[in-house]
Amino acid sequence: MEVEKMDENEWKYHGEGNQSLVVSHCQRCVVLRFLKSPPNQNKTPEEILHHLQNIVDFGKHVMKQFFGENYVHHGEIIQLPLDFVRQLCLKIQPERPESRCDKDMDTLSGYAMCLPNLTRLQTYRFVEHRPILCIEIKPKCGFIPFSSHVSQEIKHKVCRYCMHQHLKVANGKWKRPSKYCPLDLFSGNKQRMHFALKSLLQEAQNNLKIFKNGELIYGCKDDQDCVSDWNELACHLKPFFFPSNGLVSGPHCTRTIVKELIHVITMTLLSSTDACRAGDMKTVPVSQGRSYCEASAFNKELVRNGKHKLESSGLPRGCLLYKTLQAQMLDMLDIEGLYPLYSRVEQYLEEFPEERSTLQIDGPYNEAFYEKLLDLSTEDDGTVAFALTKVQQYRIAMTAKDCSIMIALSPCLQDECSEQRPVVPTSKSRFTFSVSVLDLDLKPYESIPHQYKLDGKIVNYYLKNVQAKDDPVMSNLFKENEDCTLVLHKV
Ligand SMILES: O=P(O)(O)O[C@@H]1[C@@H](OP(=O)(O)O)[C@H](OP(=O)(O)O)[C@H](O)[C@H](OP(=O)(O)O)[C@H]1OP(=O)(O)O
Ligand SMILES: Nc1ncnc2c1ncn2[C@@H]1O[C@H](COP(=O)(O)OP(=O)(O)OP(=O)(O)O)[C@@H](O)[C@H]1O
Repeated sequence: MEVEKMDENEWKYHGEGNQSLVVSHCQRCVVLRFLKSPPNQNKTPEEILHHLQNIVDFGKHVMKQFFGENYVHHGEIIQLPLDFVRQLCLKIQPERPESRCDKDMDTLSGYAMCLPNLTRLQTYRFVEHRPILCIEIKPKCGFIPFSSHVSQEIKHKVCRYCMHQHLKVANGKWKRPSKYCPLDLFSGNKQRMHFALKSLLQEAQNNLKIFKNGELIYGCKDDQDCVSDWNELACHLKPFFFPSNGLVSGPHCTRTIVKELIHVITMTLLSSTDACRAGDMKTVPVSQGRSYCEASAFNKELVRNGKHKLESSGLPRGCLLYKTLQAQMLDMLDIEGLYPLYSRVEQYLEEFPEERSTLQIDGPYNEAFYEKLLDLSTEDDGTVAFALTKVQQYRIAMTAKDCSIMIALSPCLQDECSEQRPVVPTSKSRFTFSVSVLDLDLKPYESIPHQYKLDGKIVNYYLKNVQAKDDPVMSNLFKENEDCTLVLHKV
């Protein structure tokens, strides 16, 4: 990219999260990712550069090992003319959702990350002019904690996402709870995956977005109450799934198209298109924890129908969901078991602050950092080294619990050879596809106390407001002890 010739008119607002803002190039398959920070809390250009370097290194040396070369795009750092960045910031400001404007895009350092635009198909080297569909899923945590440090039995039964939904609705983050349960998506069972994806399509929240030719066509922009219009979605999708236009419109047509979409997503999620170095690293067998969540609507429906055995077919080892789950399961002790170890590291750092860099708490995230993550022992020998390994593994797990999966699909031409590229067939068409993972920024060490408090809040809210209502004995108990609002974690 010729940075001297940067023109803000060639870029447009693409999206943002809590930490970064992304703009895409109007013609080329690239995006720029800028860091964000609260107003008046700007970091120096050196700090921004260091942060971005850490993100790139972490993707390159750590996450590629866990996920595989083809799934991770670490990108590169680019230095841009400050004038271009300022003009770009002004240009995109009106497009930004209000709820994200509590933070500003960094316009002072001139540094950003340059990445491939993952809403475009990555199996092609050149810009595609054929239509492209992209589905972005933020699957969240796909397992129930199996750690013996868990103090509340409910955490062994109901997953964090399903419990957190209630707190989010109560706090006004979303208007309605979602029926999506990550354990259904990660189950590998097609029926459960279908239910999970349908639930995401019903209440997308921040867990699902669909792009057509790089433009967002489905998912929440800035609305807690965003309406899911399946008819409109079906209109967008019809040329992809029924290219010869053989399907009449109407509710049946909409349902058929949504079903085809869910089928394609399921097949691509279960596909294995890459191998990785940590491929044989067994964190925890998936069978160790409970493979279903009691609060899942799918599970409840089965129980209502008198069926008590929930199928979990297991994920194929090479697929991105499997790799994501393995990385998530590096959280072996749960935050309740991890927090005392974090305190041990903190205590050590108070005594020896100069050791912070030797311990690689803020990077560099290099090969040596990765090697230290491979020790999966859970036998605490009382050392700082043990505590630190668990803390770093927990940070990786938290990152994998908050990353997103991008599936890009493009209709295959009749004569295209399926041997070179992965292809997924539907009833009336075929798609070449690519699967990638994004938002792999390592979660900060400093966020651990926040995680500990949030965990308590989520569980406490659920016990008091959801479970107690389902259980009259519990409900009376809470009424008698109205001031008992804190779930105490054993330390
Ligand atoms: O803690 P959670 O589960 O609410 O996850 C946060 C996300 O909320 P979500 O549950 O997906 O609605 C949250 O997403 P939103 O900004 O709410 O869209 C962020 O991804 C946050 O990450 P960070 O702290 O900004 O790096 C996420 O925080 P952490 O991953 O650091 O916990
Ligand atoms: N390489 C990419 N190609 C296409 N779109 C991207 C790319 N990177 C990010 N995006 C889009 O921009 C959005 C925000 O990016 P990202 O998730 O990295 O932000 P974040 O602030 O780190 O998120 P979070 O709130 O989870 O911390 C994504 O949800 C995705 O839609």
